[in-house]
Amino acid sequence: MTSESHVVSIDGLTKRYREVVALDDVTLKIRPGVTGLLGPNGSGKSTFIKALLGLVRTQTGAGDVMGLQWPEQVRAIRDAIGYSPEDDCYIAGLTGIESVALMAELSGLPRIEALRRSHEILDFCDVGEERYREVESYSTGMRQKLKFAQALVHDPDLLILDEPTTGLDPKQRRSMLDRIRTLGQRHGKSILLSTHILHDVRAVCDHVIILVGGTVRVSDSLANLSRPAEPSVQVGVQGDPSLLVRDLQNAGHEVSATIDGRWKVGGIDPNDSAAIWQTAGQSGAAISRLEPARNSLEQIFFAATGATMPIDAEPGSVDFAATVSGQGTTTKGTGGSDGAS
Ligand SMILES: Nc1ncnc2c1ncn2[C@@H]1O[C@H](COP(=O)(O)OP(=O)(O)OP(=O)(O)O)[C@@H](O)[C@H]1O
Repeated sequence: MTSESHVVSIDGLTKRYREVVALDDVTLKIRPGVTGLLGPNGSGKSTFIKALLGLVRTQTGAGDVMGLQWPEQVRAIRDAIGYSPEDDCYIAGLTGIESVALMAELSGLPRIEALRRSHEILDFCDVGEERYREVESYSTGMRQKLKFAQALVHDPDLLILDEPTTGLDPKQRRSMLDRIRTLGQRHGKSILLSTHILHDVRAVCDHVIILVGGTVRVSDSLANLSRPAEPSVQVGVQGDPSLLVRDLQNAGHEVSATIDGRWKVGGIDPNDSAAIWQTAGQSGAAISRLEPARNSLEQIFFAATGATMPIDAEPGSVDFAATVSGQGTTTKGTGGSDGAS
């Protein structure tokens, strides 16, 4: 049985690959809903997922996943979860429909039901006649859809998606995010979404976990994380903002530029913004926009990782793999090979 307050609860998980500590005493809970798992390259995201699924041997840790004891009941946990791995995952020679139906049968569905369900899931994933083609001929986008369908076919309550939008063009990416949102919001699925793309997290996630160097830096709801520590407003200014910025600073407010060309002004309650209108009047500044300030996901991420924002970052488009140096000390291995000694 799954707890009301979490679908995963892990305490003191450590995973070493020989001398490399990939996960260092990780303790965290994953709440129902859609959770973004973020972190720079090598921060331990894939290892955490593999550890949950029992695909790598861990040194320490205990907990529960969907109400099952982890790691003792890891086989039952694997049956209960839908997992779409980062790497390609198909059996050569099978068509799309055969691949998905095989996964359904392996999950215990009778053959006819497995086929029926596979067609239904491939329809949901927008896979048309291509389902009758051998999977080796599939494009990257089609392979992503296939992995997603394979993970979903046995109707699991928890889905783990490792980089599900990698390699997709913008239209395919939007469709994939729509599917994830639909599963979370309309079908009550819990989803752990490991990704490098902050925009994807903002688009679909309720919660965020940020791993850095194998430790948990952030684990909270996006709503809580977005709330600034002190009451602040965000203003847009038409024309030259320098006089307004100077006058606000002289009045004791902390003022900083946001990445979308506006200004965050500290010490002003969004419900009582008279001070800013008064200062704007004195400075002759035209305020085109005034709203409560929110910490952007970029700010949350860069504060957690200690990295700095790339100067030309476009809001919402940051793929931080390209901007933050990895925390690990060795080259990442492939597949499920476990270097634990
Ligand atoms: N099979 C392996 N053998 C040895 N070291 C490994 C292996 N797999 C991962 N590592 C190391 O463990 C650390 C965590 O790697 P992991 O792949 O879990 O990070 P990640 O956050 O998923 O990275 P990425 O975003 O690049 O996928 C890294 O230092 C990595 O080099």
